Amino acid sequence: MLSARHLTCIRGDRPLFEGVGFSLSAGQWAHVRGGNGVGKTSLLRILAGLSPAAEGEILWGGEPIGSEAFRRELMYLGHQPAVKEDLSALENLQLAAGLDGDVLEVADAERALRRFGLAGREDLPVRFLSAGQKRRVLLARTLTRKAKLWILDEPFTALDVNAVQMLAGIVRDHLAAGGMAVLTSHQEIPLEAAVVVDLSLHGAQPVARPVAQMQAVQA
Ligand SMILES: Nc1ncnc2c1ncn2[C@@H]1O[C@H](COP(=O)(O)OP(=O)(O)OP(=O)(O)O)[C@@H](O)[C@H]1O
Repeated sequence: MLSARHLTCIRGDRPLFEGVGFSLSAGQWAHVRGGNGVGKTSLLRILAGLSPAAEGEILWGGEPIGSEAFRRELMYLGHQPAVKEDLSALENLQLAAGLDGDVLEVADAERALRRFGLAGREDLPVRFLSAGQKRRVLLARTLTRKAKLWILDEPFTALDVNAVQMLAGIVRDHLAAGGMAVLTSHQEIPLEAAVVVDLSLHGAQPVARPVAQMQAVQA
């Protein structure tokens, strides 16, 4: 189970949100929502253990996140398509697996790429792929890395209507197999969420600054 309690986030000297909490059990996913700049990416990075919260705690199976066991069970994809442009789709998947200390068989990589509609594109350098196809290469990692918790930041960006349905189906299969997911999206996701975290309802109060600093800002 993933359990987030009383999370507060401050970026720079600016408070973003406070009092965010939710729990996910096997087979459930959370939709993190809110307008531009409310802190969705910041929250996902905190949940993935990539940046600290100002306050609050996150438990995975009752233990604080940060352990090697948590990292092995986590699949985090940021919203930038972090792929190597000079490598092929297949090589990108193998490289990502290698960085995790795993060996990815060619047949398994091809199967994942086929599932994401990239059959026939496996060996092209990624720089020749469209934005949506690059996103699909990135997303194919969800199938090649056997993680229980998926944290995906704007995974539907640049995907066409068919690919949105395809990804929703893959998330559905993951949940049916006992997985969990935390997703952000500005568009409707064709999957009913167990939990909705609307960050626009968690706006934090401004951080009190020393008077001298406030005068400097006003000047
Ligand atoms: N390291 C940082 N230092 C200062 N400010 C930051 C830092 N990281 C993020 N911010 C600010 O925090 C705010 C929230 O950023 P974040 O990327 O979490 O928003 P978001 O809800 O994901 O937005 P979007 O929908 O536009 O992707 C932004 O105003 C951003 O500039």
